[in-house]
Amino acid sequence: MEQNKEVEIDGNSNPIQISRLALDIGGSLIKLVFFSRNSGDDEDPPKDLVGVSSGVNGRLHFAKFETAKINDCLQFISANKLLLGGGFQHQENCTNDRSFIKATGGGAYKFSELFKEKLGISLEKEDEMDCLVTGANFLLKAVNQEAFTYLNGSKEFVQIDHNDLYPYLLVNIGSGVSMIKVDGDGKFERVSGTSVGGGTFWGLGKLLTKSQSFDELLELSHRGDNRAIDTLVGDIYGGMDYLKIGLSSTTIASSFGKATSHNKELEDYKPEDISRSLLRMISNNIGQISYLNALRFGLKRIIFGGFFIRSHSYTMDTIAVAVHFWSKGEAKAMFLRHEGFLGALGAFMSYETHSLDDLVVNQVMPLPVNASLGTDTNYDPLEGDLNGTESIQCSVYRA
Ligand SMILES: Nc1ncnc2c1ncn2[C@@H]1O[C@H](COP(=O)(O)OP(=O)(O)O)[C@@H](O)[C@H]1O
Ligand SMILES: CC(C)(COP(=O)(O)O)[C@@H](O)C(=O)NCCC(=O)O
Repeated sequence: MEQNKEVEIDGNSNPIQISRLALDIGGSLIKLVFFSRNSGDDEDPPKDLVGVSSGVNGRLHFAKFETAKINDCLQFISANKLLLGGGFQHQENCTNDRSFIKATGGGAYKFSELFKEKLGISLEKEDEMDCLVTGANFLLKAVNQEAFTYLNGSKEFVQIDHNDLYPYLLVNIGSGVSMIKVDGDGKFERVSGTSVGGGTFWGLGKLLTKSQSFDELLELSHRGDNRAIDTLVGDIYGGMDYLKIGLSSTTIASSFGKATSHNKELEDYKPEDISRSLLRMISNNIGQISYLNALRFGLKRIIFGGFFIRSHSYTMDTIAVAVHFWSKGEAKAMFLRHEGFLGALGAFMSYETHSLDDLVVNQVMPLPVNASLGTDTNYDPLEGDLNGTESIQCSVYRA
């Protein structure tokens, strides 16, 4: 993947001090999170942080690779010496830390031998649902300007009150979709799921449009018009609304309904229209199932993660509108800037309970309004698609 080249940490050729690496190896993508220590001395922790003595400043980096191109990922780890460590961990722990890395997702099982063979490293497996929840809670509590709502084309960051975070429904849209009721740190239940998710959009979209990459398929959807292929209420009701049951003439009555037409073949439809229709169908369906699960448990807040979303306006809009429509405005859809990295962050955080339990890594410094995302100083949190290789400034404190 082009953007995942060697990482430049502080703009010069100083050797990188990587202190931790964690992976989420999913059905479609491998996500990496690693911490690099800034050059310079350790610093004193903020006064309001009790129980810690010193801290290190650094950056949390994010990168992703297609799982099908796992060799590129192995090469990236190797070329950037991500397994060497030597950052903030205690010397006596170094050997242990270097002999395994935390990994979650199905690929942590599937590719275990490959990592051993190619990098000489064991993957210490962490439960995927556990990691998703830990990652989401971490982002919601520690990272400023992380969660936002999206309605009528505009993003609005949500200030999270730590005392009023739970319960919420976490919907992770990866290859498939998991819906998890979160009641606290480590307190959760996977209440539902659907196999119609990101893999479905990418898979069906690839077959139907011949797109060669996910980005190409997504780009097509920008230019498409789903009305060319979806049957609308108006198509069935002679241009009229069906207001008695709350349906306007422009509501989709049947996704891909027009494709049943006898005298049209696949080639008669524009790939961009197909992509848009597919994206709308899948996003709408996920929004609706999510709302129904929120309703089951009386949850008002639904937080969507997973790389399917890709901060794509049409996807977020469709999901948000579905939640808004079905809940009659009662429930709210929220999205996360680091949407695709929940599992990897959870695996990253899981080092605490094992060999690094004298470190507190939950204090990502609040970012200023024009957030510092290391490798891209022009990054606008309101506009950007956090696509990998970005980083956030953070501090890690020793207890
Ligand atoms: N560059 C990409 N290549 C493939 N799929 C992508 C890409 N970017 C986003 N996606 C979407 O994200 C989904 C994977 O999301 P992710 O959260 O990484 O799940 P998983 O853990 O199953 O890999 C894909 O199925 C696809 O819909
Ligand atoms: C099996 C999975 C947890 C794997 O996670 P993924 O790699 O898709 O992120 C996920 O694909 C899923 O929840 N699928 C839906 C299965 C179902 O509930 O029907």
